[in-house]
Amino acid sequence: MALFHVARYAGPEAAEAAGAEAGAEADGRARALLERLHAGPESGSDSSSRGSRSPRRPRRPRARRGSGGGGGRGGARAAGRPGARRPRAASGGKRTARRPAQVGPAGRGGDGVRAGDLGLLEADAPPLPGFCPAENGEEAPRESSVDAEAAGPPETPGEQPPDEAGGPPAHALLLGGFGRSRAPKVQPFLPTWLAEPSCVGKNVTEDLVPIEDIPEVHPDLQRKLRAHGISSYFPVQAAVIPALLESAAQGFLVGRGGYRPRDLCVSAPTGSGKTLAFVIPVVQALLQRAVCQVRALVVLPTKELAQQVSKVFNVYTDATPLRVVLVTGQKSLAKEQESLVQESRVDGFRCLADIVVATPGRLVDHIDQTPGFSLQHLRFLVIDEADRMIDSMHQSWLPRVVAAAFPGEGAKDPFALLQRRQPQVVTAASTCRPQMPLQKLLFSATLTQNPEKLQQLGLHQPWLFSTRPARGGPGGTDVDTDSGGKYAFPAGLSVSWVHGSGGWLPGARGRANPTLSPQHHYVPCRLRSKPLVVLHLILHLGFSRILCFTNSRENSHRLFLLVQAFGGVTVAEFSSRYGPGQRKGILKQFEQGKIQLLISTDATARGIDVQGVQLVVNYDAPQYLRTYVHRVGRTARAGKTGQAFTLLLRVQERRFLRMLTEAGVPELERQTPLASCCSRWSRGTRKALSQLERAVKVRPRRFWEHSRLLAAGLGRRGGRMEAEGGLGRALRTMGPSLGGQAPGEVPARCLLSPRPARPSVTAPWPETAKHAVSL
Ligand SMILES: Nc1ncnc2c1ncn2[C@@H]1O[C@H](COP(=O)(O)OP(=O)(O)OP(=O)(O)O)[C@@H](O)[C@H]1O
Repeated sequence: MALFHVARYAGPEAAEAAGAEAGAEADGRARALLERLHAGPESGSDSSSRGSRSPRRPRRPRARRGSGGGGGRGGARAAGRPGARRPRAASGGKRTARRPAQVGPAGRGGDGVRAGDLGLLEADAPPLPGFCPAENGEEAPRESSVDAEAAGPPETPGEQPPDEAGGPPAHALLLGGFGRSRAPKVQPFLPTWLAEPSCVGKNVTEDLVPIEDIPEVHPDLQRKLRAHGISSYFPVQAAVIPALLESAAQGFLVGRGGYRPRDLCVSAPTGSGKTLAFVIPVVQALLQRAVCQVRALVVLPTKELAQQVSKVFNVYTDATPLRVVLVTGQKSLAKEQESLVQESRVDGFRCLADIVVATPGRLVDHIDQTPGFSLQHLRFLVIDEADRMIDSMHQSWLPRVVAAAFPGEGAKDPFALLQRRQPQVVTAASTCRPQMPLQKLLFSATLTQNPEKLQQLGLHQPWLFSTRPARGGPGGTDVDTDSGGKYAFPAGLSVSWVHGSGGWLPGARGRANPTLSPQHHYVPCRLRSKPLVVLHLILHLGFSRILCFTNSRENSHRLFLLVQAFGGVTVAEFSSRYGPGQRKGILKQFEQGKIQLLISTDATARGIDVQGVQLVVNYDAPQYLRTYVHRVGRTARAGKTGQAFTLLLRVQERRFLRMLTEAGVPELERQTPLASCCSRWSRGTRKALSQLERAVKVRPRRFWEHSRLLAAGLGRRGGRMEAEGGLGRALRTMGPSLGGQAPGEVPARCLLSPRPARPSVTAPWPETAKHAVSL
């Protein structure tokens, strides 16, 4: 029987004893309450009221809110009444002052009770959402302390009871027990693989691993690396290459026992060599292949990036039987089809590509429309700039790729034995059939940590390599004692600047000029002085290769026109306004140093690797942190140094800096160019603007065509870029015979479109001129 006895009750004796104790306690409480009621309201504000009121207080959230944000005004009102002075000195709110009279029970509505209520509400109010904790660790929002100061000291300090003069009142804890404790920080609940990544060093100048130290890499590839000036692996390469080679060491097929390699995610700073981290192992793994099939597919967001990666593959597949094909839409579909498959009378279609580098749109086109294009032998799916690619998942390119890689059950194929089926439950039957695994490899400098987003990729036992130390584990424990922020920046973006001198007011930390400034910079400026700051950076500080980002192609174009008209700077523009061929040419010229200033949209913000960019200017502040990380990552690549300047309007300053601070970005150094320096360029700028104005007014059509040619370096002068007074001379060379719009009327879209606007959309010139000028 004892086995089934549940001791819910302690027994009759214990129950009696407990009952007697409870009864005595209840009697005591009732007596205390009666005494307090008899004593009258004067005693209501002290600690004797504790027991009876505390449970009611939490039902008044509005009063608490009011106390945080109401500031001193409410306190000042409360001070008008007797007994309400103490709270007024701390802070208070209008609602707070009124509330006790409304809510308090009859018999407790005296002044003393109200004063107690107010004291609690004000002293213990938590910070409002969105306010940062004060520096001394207290959570009181700055605004409320300012308001409290504004409220000033009590009008008649002498009337304040001595026990209420300093610190929060003792009875503050009575009403609901909301102490001054800091609200616990919510930790993201991450799966183990995200919370505990394999750590990778982020300093590409210090944590180098000599090539000989990774003997798994094929000797031919080692030779090629050396031939291209690479004698050591960067940290991310030293970590990822052996891991990938190990997973590919067992050949293409899943062996008996269900071997299937883990998918890899790599998060490392910009310019840390992620491309080679996948190129080397993929090439080495495919060297063993016997039949040409698409075995590696690399998907990237832009054509330029795809081109860049295919170039790297070409270098390392040179003198091997492997073939790399680029499908981005730069050529016609038919041409690309010819390079992917060849029709054969004997066996239908013959594959011509081992490695396909593609943009998602064109890849789906080939899956749909290219006969014989098969992904059934795909071994590696590399997703570069993975966070961006996840964002473009609405195009459903990934499900299409996966569907093409795993044939349906009904597919009839003579080689079906060697093909894979959709991953399923591991059984003896499923593992006895040899299969080819599909391994996904994700790379980005800003890889998302959002498990929901990553889940869309259907990763298999993912393994994360990251430059950031482990953070919140599945249990919510924070093991990150030195979190370097949300994303890591290249080390070269935080070393001293050695170019230029003077022309700047002391920075926020009293530095005289940016030569001493170690980190990212921002320049507070007005809209119309932005071009002057850019010119100042170019002309005064002597940078020779500058990448300047705007938020739209219209802004890029306007700035380009102005700098071009100003003269003295070789400038070009990069945006979707130009065709792929022109864009390629522009990037090439920029890399060769023929263009000093490249004004670009975010088309070049990700992945583009141009050697020797010394300075990145955010002419328009980026809206998102990720955009900032990628833009500034165009400089300080591969261990080099670089600088980043962000031009901020007054209205943008607070939000932008807060966004960066919250993400743990190194503090931005404030730089203010001296007015005298900027004014030096303002005369030239005004002249350029009036020149621009005349040009647009007189010859809008030809003006446009010519400016486009100049930008692409394909002008009539044999591709030479216009420099000194470029626009003026360019306009003079156009000749008087060229037609144009009637003076006084200029298309409104003239400055915003690559082609002359239709005559129907017109606006009077002065308006358009203003538009052009408001850079
Ligand atoms: N081990 C190495 N030694 C020297 N240079 C290297 C090494 N690995 C890569 N590089 C060079 O570093 C530069 C940046 O490499 P890569 O473009 O792969 O960076 P990334 O990490 O992909 O950057 P992003 O995140 O901006 O795309 C390239 O010019 C590349 O040639």
